[in-house]
Amino acid sequence: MADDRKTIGIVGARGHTGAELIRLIAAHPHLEPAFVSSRELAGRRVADHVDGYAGGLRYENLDAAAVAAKGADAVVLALPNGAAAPYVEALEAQAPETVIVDLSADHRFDGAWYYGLPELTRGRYRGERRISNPGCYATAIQLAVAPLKEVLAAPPACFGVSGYSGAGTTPSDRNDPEKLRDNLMPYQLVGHMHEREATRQLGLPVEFMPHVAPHFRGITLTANLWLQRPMTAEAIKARYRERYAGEPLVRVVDDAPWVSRIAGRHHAEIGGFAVAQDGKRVVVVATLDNLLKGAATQAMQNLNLALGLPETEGIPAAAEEATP
Ligand SMILES: NC(=O)C1=CN([C@@H]2O[C@H](COP(=O)(O)OP(=O)(O)OC[C@H]3O[C@@H](n4cnc5c(N)ncnc54)[C@H](OP(=O)(O)O)[C@@H]3O)[C@@H](O)[C@H]2O)C=CC1
Ligand SMILES: CC(=O)N[C@@H](CCC(=O)OP(=O)(O)O)C(=O)O
Repeated sequence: MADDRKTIGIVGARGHTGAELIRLIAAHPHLEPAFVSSRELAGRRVADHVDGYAGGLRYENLDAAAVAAKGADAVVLALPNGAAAPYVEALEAQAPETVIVDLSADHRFDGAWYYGLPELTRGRYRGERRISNPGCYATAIQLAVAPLKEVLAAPPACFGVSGYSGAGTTPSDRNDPEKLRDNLMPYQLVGHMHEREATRQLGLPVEFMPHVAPHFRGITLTANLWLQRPMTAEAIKARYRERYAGEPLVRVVDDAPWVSRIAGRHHAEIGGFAVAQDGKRVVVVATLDNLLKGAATQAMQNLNLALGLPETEGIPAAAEEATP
């Protein structure tokens, strides 16, 4: 094992996003797991629970003080919303230099934390060691809307459909395969957290209507955008290509992307660009894997940034996925 490796701890490692992070960290050339914490799986071998991981790591049940005592270079909090506070407090008190990446929504509205959607916010990064990872739909909304935000005439209306892994592992209607069978489940049609998050980050009001579908992973986000002045599809597409040129994890495509093709992939795709006859209404479609670009891959970009590593280090195939 090379000496220059940074150590990463994961709290909430049993969950869907925790498992993705374990895979990414284990395969990363300059990172290694410091610990993976789960109350339910404590003592069990990670290799028995995470496909693609063959190391000898075991889950541990660590409370906040025990997490801080581990002395990891970075800790990722992959916990449900509302659970981060004791871990942040213990790390602040015992190991303040530790980088913390919070996957939950607990710090997305906290100006003291860097909001890490790298393609849109990396220019604002000032060496913060407290990083809030964006929500999955909120990532898709912002990537889909940002290139046109200066020329919009009305709030973007965003129709989102998520695979049910987006609802985590705590049983609910939204991750119950029986209730989802042959179904599309609308929920929280106004005031969803990601509506507020995208509104705050884009600096314009966003309307968001989420739905959950029977597939396991992947989000389709269809954004209806009204323009101040008519534009052609080609001009709009050119704007997106320019905005995301050289971004290995955002690919601008011609056709509306399909969610079935994004599952398991680390990048987001944006396409469609259907323009109404008067040239003033355009529909843009974005897809991403909610567990990857919507969570773990984005967390890896943020970890790399905070630890002084190239932003896409350890993210498979990032180099081949750049927008031409
Ligand atoms: N799923 C997704 O697509 C996305 C999720 N997120 C966010 O990431 C976070 C993790 O999501 P996800 O992996 O889906 O969640 P899961 O429900 O799959 O996992 C949650 C994890 O937290 C642990 N846990 C639950 N409650 C507590 C608690 N009170 N104290 C300590 N540990 C606890 C669980 O393990 P154990 O009970 O064994 O300790 C489990 O490992 C959430 O905040 C979610 O909103 C963000 C973007 C996308
Ligand atoms: C299908 C489903 O239920 N999805 C989740 C989004 C998951 C996510 O990104 O949530 P956080 O903002 O809590 O991190 C939801 O709508 O709450």
